[in-house]
Amino acid sequence: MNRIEKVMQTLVKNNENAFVPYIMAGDALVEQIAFLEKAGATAIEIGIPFSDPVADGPVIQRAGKRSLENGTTLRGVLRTIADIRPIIHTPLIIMTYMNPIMALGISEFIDECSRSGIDGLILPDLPIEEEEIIAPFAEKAGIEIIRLVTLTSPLERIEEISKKGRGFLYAVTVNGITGARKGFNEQLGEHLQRVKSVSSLPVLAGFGISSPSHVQEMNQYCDGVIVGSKIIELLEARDLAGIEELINASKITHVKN
Ligand SMILES: O=P(O)(O)OC[C@@H](O)[C@@H](O)c1c[nH]c2ccccc12
Repeated sequence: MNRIEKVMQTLVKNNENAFVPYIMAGDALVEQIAFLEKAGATAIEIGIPFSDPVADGPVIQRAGKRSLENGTTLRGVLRTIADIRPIIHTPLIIMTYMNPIMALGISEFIDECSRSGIDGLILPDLPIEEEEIIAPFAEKAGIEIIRLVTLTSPLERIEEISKKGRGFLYAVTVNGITGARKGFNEQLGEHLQRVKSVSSLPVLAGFGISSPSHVQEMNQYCDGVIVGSKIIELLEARDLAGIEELINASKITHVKN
């Protein structure tokens, strides 16, 4: 069983909520992974910098630009992860656009991920209809593809997508790009409940989540959250207590709606 599947099954069984931080791979990757594991992250999403991050807002775009300027490469990130894998127990998920994968070669990419002990992939610009180009390789290597559903995904499509994986379903909370939001559409709770009602996988909400109250709000409807831009802002501000506060907010169990 894949690490992601194992931790998610345990969390759901204990009626606990997941907290998955996203960080941009760069010079401080090892320290950041170690800190997030100690702070209680359920899994860690690691972004590979890319020159045209179409789904990303300014915070992640800037982090990616800095990382590229510092010479970060996909292969280099996977080598770093291979080095620390023996001491890191938290599931690690690579989030990357397809271009860096195509440049390396799909089969070579999956082999490197497997050697590094990567547990999951989030591939935001690979439509489900085209995932056959990589899914068989990932499946064979025991690497989970974490699929995204949006506010406009029809319920039957959400149900079908949720049958494909064994990790979790990524429910995007806004129409648009990543980046901390002040608030969310008032129909979001209902939408997450509908996703949850048809999903055979745990459902994690992501995009825009940037405060402990957002975390607690989302956890009334789903099995956890993914937070990226706010985590990067807090890391840039060296506000580690702020990150711990967000993670601890996911530890408060709720009566689910
Ligand atoms: O940054 P936010 O608004 O907290 O959203 C999570 C997001 O950062 C992370 O999951 C991610 C970063 N880049 C992406 C591109 C597409 C989908 C998801 C992502």
